[in-house]
Order: sequence, then structure tokens, then C-alpha cells
Amino acid sequence: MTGATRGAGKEIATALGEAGATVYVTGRSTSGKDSPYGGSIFGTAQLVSEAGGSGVAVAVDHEDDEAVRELFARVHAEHVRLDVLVDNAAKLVGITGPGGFWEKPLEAADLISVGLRSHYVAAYYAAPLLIANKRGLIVNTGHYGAVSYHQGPAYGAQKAGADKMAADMAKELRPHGVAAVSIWMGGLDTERASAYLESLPADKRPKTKRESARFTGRVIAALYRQENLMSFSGRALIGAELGAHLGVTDIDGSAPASLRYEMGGPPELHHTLH
Ligand SMILES: NC(=O)c1ccc[n+]([C@@H]2O[C@H](COP(=O)([O-])OP(=O)(O)OC[C@H]3O[C@@H](n4cnc5c(N)ncnc54)[C@H](O)[C@@H]3O)[C@@H](O)[C@H]2O)c1
Repeated sequence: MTGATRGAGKEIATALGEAGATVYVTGRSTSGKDSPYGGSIFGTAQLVSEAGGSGVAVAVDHEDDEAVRELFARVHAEHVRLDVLVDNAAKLVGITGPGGFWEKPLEAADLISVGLRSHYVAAYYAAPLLIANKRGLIVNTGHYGAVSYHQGPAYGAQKAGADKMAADMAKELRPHGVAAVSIWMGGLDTERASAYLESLPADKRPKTKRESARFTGRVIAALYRQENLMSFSGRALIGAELGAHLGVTDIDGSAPASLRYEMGGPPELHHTLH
């Protein structure tokens, strides 16, 4: 689980812990004090273990290819097998706020590095382990911004790129029984997103119901258990629709709403699944 000190990654990791998984939790922060949003790899690893799994904190900067190689070498040395890679680490800096992309910090483009290139690098080192297992799943955390305007061109390129990367990886991994998908999440009340929304005037805050990233983690766990896992491979999937298909509900028992008709989406599940 990459990029799991806080936000979506923390909740997805915890849900995988609920499913009994050993989860290698990556990120840079070991103290939670180096980000305004808090959160550390140790904090998340503890949540995974408290949820019923086994959390392993590994400090990894996903800009550092060698650190990523060492991560998977460690997974191999300690467990030999790997079932699921969730690629989620994302450098979301300078993206939000008013103005055109040229008026915001150039750092926004770093999302292509940590958020897209980093997904490729993690999958590159994870693939041999997943292939050796003869069954596996790579998930890129995604969003409707892949097909509609959301937070500008860097965000859109990263989201569309992550979907295409999953599709093309899926083609090459299929003969090995390894699936690759993107799962689009709706609006989440993460620490970073909540701080941003609170900075907006009340009438500018989105009215759509939020979903939890724990839900996404539960959907990933359920997807991995499907006998027909490979029939999902290569697709961008709206988490709310996939959850409904797999019978997964959110932590409050509700069914998150698909935002397909507000924000666009990929082909509907029932069009291509059999
Ligand atoms: N928050 C939402 O509402 C929402 C909705 C849909 C999709 N998403 C997507 O989910 C993903 C995660 O979003 P989030 O809201 O949890 O963001 P976040 O900023 O809260 O979390 C990003 C994670 O990536 C980590 N990270 C950043 N740079 C890193 C690096 N160099 N090395 C290692 N880890 C690094 C951070 O430490 C953090 O753990 C993003 O792609 C985002 O666009 C978010």
C-alpha cells in the first residue's frame, strides 16, 4: 500500500487489515510531525494491526526508485508472496485553488512524478512477485478527473495516465493471472481534502455525499476474492458501482453513489461483465 501515512492510503490499508492481510505501509513520515495533515507510516501500520491484520511500516520516498526496489526485495525476503499492490502515493501540491495552471506553483507537475511514474516503478518491482504467485491484483486509486475537468491539467493527466497504465499493464499481465485496474473514489473526507474544503466559502463546498476510503479498501479486498477477478482486469472501475456489484457497503452501511452522471465515467460494469 503506497502513500499510506494519511488520507485514502491510510483507510485502504486499514480495510485490508480488516480482511486479515499483512500490509506493507509506505510513505515518508515516521513521526507525523512533518506534514500539516499529520499521519505516519507507524500510525497506519498500527491501525492495520488493530483492525486484525499485520501492519509493517516501511519508510519509502516514492521518488527514490532504489527505495522502492528495496521495499519489494524485503517483501520477497520476508513473505515470498505478494497478492495485491495498491498504488496510491500522490504528490498533490499546488493543484487546488483559483486561477489557471500557469498561475499556480509549478510543483503541481510533480504529481506526474509521484502519482504516475511512481505507480509504474512500484508495479515494475511488484510484478515479478505477483507473477510468481500466479494470481495477483494491482490497483491504482483513481477519480472521475480522468475523463472530466476536476483539479486542472496535472490532476487530469495523472488520473487518465493511471487508468491507461492499468489497462496496458493488464494486457501484459493477463497470461500470468495478474489483474490491474483503476478504482475511482468519490469525494473523501481526508485530512487534506477536509482542510481544503473548510477553506472554501460554504456555498462553494460540494453538496454530494462523501464516501469513506475504508469503503474502497473493502471493495479491493472483495475484488481480490472474486473467482472471476480477471474479467475485471484492464478496466477503470467506479468504486461505488463496483461495491454495489460485489455487495460491499460503506462503514455506515450506506451504498456510496456513483457520480457517473455528474462527472462522466467508463463503460458501465454490466455492459462488459459476464
Ligand atoms: N481525497 C479525495 O477526495 C480523493 C478522491 C478521489 C481520489 N483521490 C486520489 O487518491 C489519491 C490519494 O489522495 P489523498 O486525498 O489521500 O491525498 P493525501 O495527500 O492525503 O495522501 C497522499 C499520500 O501520498 C503520500 N506521498 C506523497 N508524496 C510521497 C512520496 N514522495 N513518497 C511517499 N509517499 C508520498 C503522502 O504522504 C500521503 O500518504 C490521489 O491520487 C488522489 O487524487 C482522492
